[in-house]
Amino acid sequence: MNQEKTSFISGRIKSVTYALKGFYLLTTTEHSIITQLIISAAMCVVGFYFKISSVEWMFQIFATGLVLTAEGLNTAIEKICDYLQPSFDKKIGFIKDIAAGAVTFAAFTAIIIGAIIYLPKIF
Ligand SMILES: Nc1ncnc2c1ncn2[C@@H]1O[C@H](COP(=O)(O)OP(=O)(O)OP(=O)(O)O)[C@@H](O)[C@H]1O
Repeated sequence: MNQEKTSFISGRIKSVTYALKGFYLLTTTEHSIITQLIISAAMCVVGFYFKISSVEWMFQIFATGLVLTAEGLNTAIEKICDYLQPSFDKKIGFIKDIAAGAVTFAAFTAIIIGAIIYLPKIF
């Protein structure tokens, strides 16, 4: 029982370590993620400039997280596709396109949230 508990805890600690390693790899090697991080940082500057409210910060951070999450998963799908089928393949192209389409959903959501927050402050 005690050993089960220890392996449960050490298993969770290992998972968090792997997840942090993945976070480091994504944010240091993947250009799409680095680009999104730069945009997110720029949006933070804009947020401070316009002194947005706490609720607006929450929506902005949520939108940013949504886009980064979708982009990260899209990157993982691309890597799997490239590993399984490095040559041109119509089915792989379709899978990559729909994975990118999911990022577009997140991006549209973020753009609409950004428009709701900032358009009234600009015009
Ligand atoms: N092996 C393949 N077979 C068929 N079409 C492919 C293949 N690889 C890529 N494509 C097509 O090219 C598009 C871009 O794929 P790619 O993997 O270069 O993504 P990307 O968005 O440019 O990624 P990144 O900029 O993160 O490297 C895909 O959405 C798909 O339409």
